[in-house]
Amino acid sequence: NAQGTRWNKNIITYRYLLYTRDLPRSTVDFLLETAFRVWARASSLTFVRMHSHNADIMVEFVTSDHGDLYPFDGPRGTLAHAFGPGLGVGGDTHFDDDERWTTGKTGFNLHVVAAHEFGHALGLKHSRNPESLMYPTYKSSRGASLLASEDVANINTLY
Ligand SMILES: COc1ccc(S(=O)(=O)[C@H](CC(=O)O)C(F)F)cc1
Ligand SMILES: [Zn+2]
Repeated sequence: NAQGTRWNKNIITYRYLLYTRDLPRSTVDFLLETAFRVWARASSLTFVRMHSHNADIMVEFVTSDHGDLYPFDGPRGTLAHAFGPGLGVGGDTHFDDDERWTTGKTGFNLHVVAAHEFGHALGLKHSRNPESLMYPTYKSSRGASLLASEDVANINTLY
């Protein structure tokens, strides 16, 4: 498939295609923007938002079967998924809109989930360290802005 292990560039584009109705658009923009900034601060990567045409990371909120081989599963379970770097679907990040997306501790914290997913979209795999942002299970207590030192090391090993 189109997925490689890393982007062969430091300027990565993204575009929001479909929003959730759980939050105002401006809030979704802020939560996703700050999730990109978590990785930009820890690395040499720069993220540029596009409002048209194709971007490396196409972001959308979708439910159930949504046109790729990985249909979502209704409330809870899988919250989101992201394809690894590459052309076409590579980097694309989908959030399950059957989840309740929030800014806080109830529902699922969009900032935390997005920061994790964008890690995948950049080529990072899961970590066995519960402190890592790339730990496979969601914990509402974690603040995505605090990347574990392991996450910083991993993104800088890759880019
Ligand atoms: C902390 O961020 C996340 C944790 C767990 C998930 S998940 O439960 O949706 C996970 C998908 C993933 O690891 O990206 C599962 F395999 F579906 C998404 C984001
Ligand atoms: Zn993951």
